[in-house]
Amino acid sequence: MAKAYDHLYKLLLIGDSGVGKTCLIIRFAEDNFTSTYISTIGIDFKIRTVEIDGKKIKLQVWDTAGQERFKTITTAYYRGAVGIILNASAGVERLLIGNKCDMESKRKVQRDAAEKLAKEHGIRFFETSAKSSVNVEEAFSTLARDILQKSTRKAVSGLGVGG
Ligand SMILES: Nc1nc2c(ncn2[C@@H]2O[C@H](COP(=O)(O)OP(=O)(O)OP(=O)(O)O)[C@@H](O)[C@H]2O)c(=O)[nH]1
Repeated sequence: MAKAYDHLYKLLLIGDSGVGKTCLIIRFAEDNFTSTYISTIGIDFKIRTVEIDGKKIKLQVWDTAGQERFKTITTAYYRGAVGIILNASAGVERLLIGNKCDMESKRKVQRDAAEKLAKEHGIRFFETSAKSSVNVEEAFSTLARDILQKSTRKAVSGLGVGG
């Protein structure tokens, strides 16, 4: 039987409470959206396998609680992640998301400011909408591709044929 996947990547979404982390994961993993807000308690994850550059990548996407009172629980899960969304952590691929781009009139962060922040950290930036399904697929796939390419480069340089 063919192997179900070539790589398993653990991704983590972190950010303030209510920005839409759970909704982004549900849009990505189940192509669904609900406007009912149920605050995440502690941590949870969903799985989706995507195909990138001919490789089956199983993405285990962890959802953390944004509320301050869960901070000790959630930070314990950062260890072992290879892809992280938002915060800084050495050696992991990162990507910045500005969600709820369908609510332009209620914008809290100007696009320029977010782009500047991403540039300062040398990371990519996507404006998404979990509600309208804008850029969600792109954000997760791009992160997965970046991790795949980085790990491929590492494997090649480990053999002494690249750098
Ligand atoms: N208009 C709009 N609303 C959204 C979007 N994404 C999430 N929401 C709404 O924002 C609220 C919070 O979404 P959640 O995904 O639960 O937020 P969270 O970041 O997981 O919150 P915590 O679990 O407290 O950390 C919910 O009412 C969602 O329906 C979006 O892209 N557009």
